[in-house]
Amino acid sequence: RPPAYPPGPGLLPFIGNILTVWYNHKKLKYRHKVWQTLSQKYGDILGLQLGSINVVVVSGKDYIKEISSREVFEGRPDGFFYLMRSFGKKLGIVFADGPYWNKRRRTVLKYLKHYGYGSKAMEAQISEECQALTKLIENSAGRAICVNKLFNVCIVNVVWRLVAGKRYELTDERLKSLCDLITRSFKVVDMSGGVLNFLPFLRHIIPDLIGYTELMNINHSIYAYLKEVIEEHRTNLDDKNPRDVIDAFLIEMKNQEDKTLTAEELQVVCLDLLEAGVETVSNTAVFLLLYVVREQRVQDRLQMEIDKEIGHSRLPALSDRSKLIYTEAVLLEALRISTIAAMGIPHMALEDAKLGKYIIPKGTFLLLAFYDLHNGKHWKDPTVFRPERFLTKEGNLIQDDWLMPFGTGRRRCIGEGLARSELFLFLTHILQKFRLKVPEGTPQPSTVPIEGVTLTAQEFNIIFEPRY
Ligand code: HEM
Repeated sequence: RPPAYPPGPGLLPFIGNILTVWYNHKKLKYRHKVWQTLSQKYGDILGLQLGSINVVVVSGKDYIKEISSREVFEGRPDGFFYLMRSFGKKLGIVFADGPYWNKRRRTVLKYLKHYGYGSKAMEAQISEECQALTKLIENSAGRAICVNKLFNVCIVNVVWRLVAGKRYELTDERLKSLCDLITRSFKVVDMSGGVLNFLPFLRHIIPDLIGYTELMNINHSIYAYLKEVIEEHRTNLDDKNPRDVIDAFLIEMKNQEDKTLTAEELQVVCLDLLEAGVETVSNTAVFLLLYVVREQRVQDRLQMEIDKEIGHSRLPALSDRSKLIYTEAVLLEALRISTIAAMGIPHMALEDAKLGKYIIPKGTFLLLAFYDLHNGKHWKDPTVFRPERFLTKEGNLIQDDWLMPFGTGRRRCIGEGLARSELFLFLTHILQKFRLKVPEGTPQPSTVPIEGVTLTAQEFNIIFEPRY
């Protein structure tokens, strides 16, 4: 252990704390609970060594904000797991860093905005997806529907219109399988990357057991799809009339002098937007339905608000957000209690740096304890779904700075605006038209999540009863 490194459990030669983490994981079932338990023992800056890699787990609002706001902690880890999805290199946005990441992030945002991100046109597209979704639900004619995959294609459609100019039918089998692949790849390990990061040589010995084979196969299939979409664009490219983000990148690639933008790079940017944009919103939306169907009281109040402010004769719009204060509070509460990005996306120290009274060596992986932040003592009754915690006595919305589901600082989520708009419109479109019920004779859906890169709800069914 380097001198002044944050405290943590004792180390074994070669593997460091891997056994401690493995043992605690067996007992506690979730990696974020392992970090939480060890942090309670050793402090808000917990120092671990997993294989040869230093891993520091940072808890509490102030330290999480500090990590997120200092340039020296703006890196992304170069562990094997993070790089195996991007040809062994730091490409794209999510797992890139340095000046290269900065430039790419800004360009992606610029192109996204140019093709409608954050505009009225994007709202119209989300609304179109909501209408397709409520139609699909209507066709189920009061039968119980498993909701865990309900939103997948809608969500891909919204991102993919901007990126690839494409929209799929909600019943499109190929796209549904693509979403299933992404979901599966998110289940193989958690965000710390597990053994694939800390003992990567094991992929040569037990590739199936540690998820290597499965992940490689999934990556292969997703890339086959992305390459096909990019190739289609290349064939029909008109330099004077770029249609979407892929076209804009292809033109940039043609005209660039420094040759930094490669075909691989474009594929990883697409993968980043697809993966970061789909599982996250889908999992949160499913948790949202889960809590609404469990808490009939919450559903009553949501429907009263929707009926009063919107009624039945027009569709919900984003401009309704300023009037649907209780609905906004429900969305915040769902983001808080589910915290699907339980440890955010890991950061990395780019140089040796001081944090509190400790030194964080260059190259240390930094895991941010968002789940704990959102489900800890600050909230008094964190396990209760209580949207009222975000409302003042006068009924105004409280912006609590302990809630940061999208991270904060320069690495914060680029999809926050889109995610919030989608969640608002999904919820209001569905509740305007349907009363949600658990099928008779089945227990309430479980709030206990399934572990993975993001947390997911266990499968459950809902009956959508038409309201009028
Ligand atoms: C409820 C939905 C979502 C949640 C909870 C969420 C959460 C997060 C979090 C916690 C981070 C890491 C911040 C950090 O490293 O400090 C992140 C980064 C990111 N998110 Fe999201 N996200 C969501 C939706 C989206 C959507 C819809 C998109 C894209 C369309 C997206 C794209 C990204 C990208 C590209 C990054 C990496 C940013 C960077 O490294 O510079 N996310 N997100």
